[in-house]
This record gives sequence, structure tokens and C-alpha cells, in this order.
Amino acid sequence: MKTKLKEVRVQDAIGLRLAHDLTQIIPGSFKGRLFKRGHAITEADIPSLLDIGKEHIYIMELDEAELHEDDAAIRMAKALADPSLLLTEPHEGKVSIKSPIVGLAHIAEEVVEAVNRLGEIALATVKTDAVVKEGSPLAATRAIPLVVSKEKVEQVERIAAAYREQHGKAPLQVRPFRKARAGLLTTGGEVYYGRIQDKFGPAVEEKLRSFGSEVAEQRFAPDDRQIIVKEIHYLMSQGYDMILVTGGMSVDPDDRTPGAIGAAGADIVSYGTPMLPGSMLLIGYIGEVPIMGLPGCVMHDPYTSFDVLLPKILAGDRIVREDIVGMGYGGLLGR
Ligand SMILES: Nc1nc2c(c(=O)[nH]1)N[C@H]1C(S)=C(S)[C@@H](COP(=O)(O)OP(=O)(O)OC[C@H]3O[C@@H](n4cnc5c(N)ncnc54)[C@H](O)[C@@H]3O)O[C@H]1N2
Ligand code: MOO
Repeated sequence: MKTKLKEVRVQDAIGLRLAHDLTQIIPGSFKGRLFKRGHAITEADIPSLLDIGKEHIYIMELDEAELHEDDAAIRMAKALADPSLLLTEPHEGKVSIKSPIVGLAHIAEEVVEAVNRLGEIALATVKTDAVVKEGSPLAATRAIPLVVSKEKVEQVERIAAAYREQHGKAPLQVRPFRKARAGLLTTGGEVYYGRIQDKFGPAVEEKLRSFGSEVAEQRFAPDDRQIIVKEIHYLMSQGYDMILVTGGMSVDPDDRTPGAIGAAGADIVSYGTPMLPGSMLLIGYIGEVPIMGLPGCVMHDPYTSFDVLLPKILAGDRIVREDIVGMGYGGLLGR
């Protein structure tokens, strides 16, 4: 390091400016910045500095071949992020990259690894296909020491530029969701004949709404294959973007839904999804329109195979068999 760092006792530092943010942690109640970089120390600050364990502060003379942690974090974030993403001010040496929209993260894993292989810098991200909400972070950058060589940050910039060149997009981005209008068919004699109240409709509506889509119409059918087929055809005729059928997805004689979806003309991508909960989910297509058979757990569990497949569909993916095959590894979430 060619940057000059001089240690000064806090008692002798009145009027001097802090070279970096200073953090306080009080377990259970606070973790954050107590003093900001550039703050000029006053007499009154001394007890607080001693309370967070700072008997000395640094006075910094930055070498021109090196970068302060804040500036390194900003440059790396700018190099890696799609221009639509939001970059926070550096905070304790970290820049967060946030999504301006609800969507699906797309993270170039090879870039994340190449950057982290350089050492002395950190790039942490969510995984590809994670759903990000408006304002939620998808990545953060940070330099580990207080100063790093410019060359290191330039290497990050070169890695990011090479990816952009090859793929025509940034290594970190968010794919937006389309607003889908779904047709919902709820099967089950116990609901159809009024023995119990429907709980599936509200659960599916809530889920779609959280992704910016909607249930345009809900229909009901008893456990009768022909009626279910007729209702699927009706929903198709309404031009909905997606058809969701609930109930009757497992092994009982009254579980007619998988057979009816096939009989309605769907190309079945998979009946059965290697994820728990959500193993009895069916996905197929009638032409371009996705159709899913949703098992009972979707009504009950907050996160199932439906929560993996629905966002991918809304981001414009057509689900293929390999997507389903890949869900088993890491797919044991509940019972
Ligand atoms: N022997 C086996 N048992 C089960 C299997 C299996 O493979 N072998 N699979 C299990 C899995 S996984 C699931 S998930 C459940 C649910 O399967 P279904 O989707 O077929 O659900 P149903 O049998 O239609 O109903 C189960 C339960 O949920 C109530 N229900 C259904 N629809 C509604 C609605 N719209 N509103 C309110 N309540 C509803 C229904 O009355 C039943 O109580 O099967 C496991 N078992
Ligand atoms: O489809 Mo079942 O939910 O695995 O619980």
C-alpha cells in the first residue's frame, strides 16, 4: 500500500476529518454508521469514539494508484449493474445494488466468481431467478481493505465489459414481469357443492397480485373429468394468459385434474415436480398458454414449486423438462 495512513489518538484528533465511516454495533438493538467519512471530530465525539473501541483514527493521504473503499465499491457497482438498477450511496464501504421493479434477478454467476477470485474485494449477490421486490437488493460490492489498487478495480471493469460485449447485457440485471390475466378453475366436490368454503381462490389471487398479475375469472367444477375439460376450454376461449386448475392433483379416485388437463389438449411438460412442498404440481401448455395443476399445498404453504415456476413464466420463460429436473437439488423446503 502506497497510501499514507497516520494513526492519531482520538484526543489529539479534534478538527481532523474521518477517513472512513465508523460503525457501532449494539447486539439486539443497533448496527450501523455512527460517524460518516469526512466528519470533523469534535471534543464531544471523544467519549462515543472510545465507546465503540476507537482509541485512534486514521488520517489518510491517498496514493493516486489506489482507491478508497467507497470509491472502489461505487466503480465496481457501476461496472456490473444494468443502468436501470439503483445504486445506494456508499455506506461503511459498501454499495448496494437495488431493483427498481418487482422482477426476476439474472446474475452472471461466472462474473461473480471471476470478480471474487481477484481477492481483496467482495461481490455478493442473490441467485439467478430469485424474485426481487421493488427496492430490494440484488447485489452489493465492497473492498475488503480500506484502500485497494486501482488496477484491481480496473480488472473488475474489464471482466464486466467483456461480459457485456459477449452477451449484450450487464452481468447484474432484473427481468420484468408481464402482467398476466389468469383464468382459475377450482375443482373439488366439497367446494362445488358448498360443503366447505373455497380457500384456494384467495390464496392464488394473493400470489398473482404480489407479482403484479391478476386472476381475471374464477370458475368451479366438481370432480368430473368432462366438466373440468369443458371449463378449461371455456377459460381458453376467454383468451387468458395462463390457466390454473386447483385441487384433485394426487392419487385418489376423485383426483381428476391431471387427466382432465391432458384431455383438454395440453402438452404436458411434467406431472410431478421434484420439490416439497409442491411435488404434485403439473405444468403443460395448450398452444402458447401455460396451464398448471396446483396441488393443495399451494393453498397452505407460503413457498412451493408454484413460487418457482410462476415468476419464470411471468418473466417470459417457456418451462421445459430440464427446468423441472433442476428443481430437486435444493428443493426440499418443508415437510
Ligand atoms: N397417498 C398419498 N397421499 C397424498 C399424496 C400422495 O402422493 N399419495 N400427495 C400429497 C400431496 S403432495 C398433496 S399437495 C396433497 C393434496 O393433493 P390434492 O391437490 O389432490 O388435493 P385434494 O385431495 O383435492 O384436497 C386436499 C385437501 O385440501 C382441501 N381443498 C382442496 N381444494 C380446496 C379449496 N378450493 N378450498 C378449500 N379447501 C380445499 C380438500 O378439501 C382436502 O382437505 O395430497 C397429499 N396426499
Ligand atoms: O404437492 Mo404436495 O404439496 O408436495 O405437498
